[in-house]
Amino acid sequence: MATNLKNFMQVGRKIVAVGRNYRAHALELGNQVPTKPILFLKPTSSYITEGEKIKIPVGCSSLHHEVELGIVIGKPGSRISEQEAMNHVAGYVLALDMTARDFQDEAKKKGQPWSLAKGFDTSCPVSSFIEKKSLTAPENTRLWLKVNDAIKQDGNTKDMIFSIPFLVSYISTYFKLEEGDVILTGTPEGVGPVCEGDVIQAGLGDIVSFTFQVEKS
Ligand SMILES: CC(=O)CC(=O)C(=O)O
Ligand SMILES: [Mg+2]
Repeated sequence: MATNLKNFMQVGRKIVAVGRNYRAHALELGNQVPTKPILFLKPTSSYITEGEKIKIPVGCSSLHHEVELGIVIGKPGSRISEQEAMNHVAGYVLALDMTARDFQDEAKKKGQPWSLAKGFDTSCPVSSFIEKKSLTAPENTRLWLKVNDAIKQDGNTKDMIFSIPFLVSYISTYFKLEEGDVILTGTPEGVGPVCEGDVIQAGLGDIVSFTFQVEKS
């Protein structure tokens, strides 16, 4: 498998994100629980790492946090079977799928794509690369997020509707998965707004945590 994916952001070609993969989150925003994965893409220019700041996009009045487990692909493939899927996973990353919720609501009403709502610069803060062997139970791991020290999201990846092998298999049926690609697996309930000056902390079990500050563009 693969070269050193510590630098997945440099080799990465795409970020495939899954929407509404947690029942409670789908319901909290008044959406239906999906029967097949909802997919969208975020550009790799949306990545930031600790030390950089999340910038509220111009004109956005409701920027939401979404904490998510990311899967880092290590071996390319198309039409990967569920049985083979984990052999294509090199590791994981803790990520935020920052979302301009007002932009998204407007796009949903007009039947337009979510690119602006989900893909603006700084919309994908990530942790360092987590080796596959360091996360022994990726489908039973706590995901939490605090804003200014107050807990806002406290979920567990066991509540994902679609499993990691199913997502890798399903996505690779339509998009060739390449080394360094990242799949964001959706957010648990508790999403909400952040403002200029807020400090977001998030963590994945006791494996990794990070802190990002929010500022104006
Ligand atoms: C409603 C959403 O923004 C979907 C999404 O990104 C999710 O994680 O769920
Ligand atoms: Mg999301």
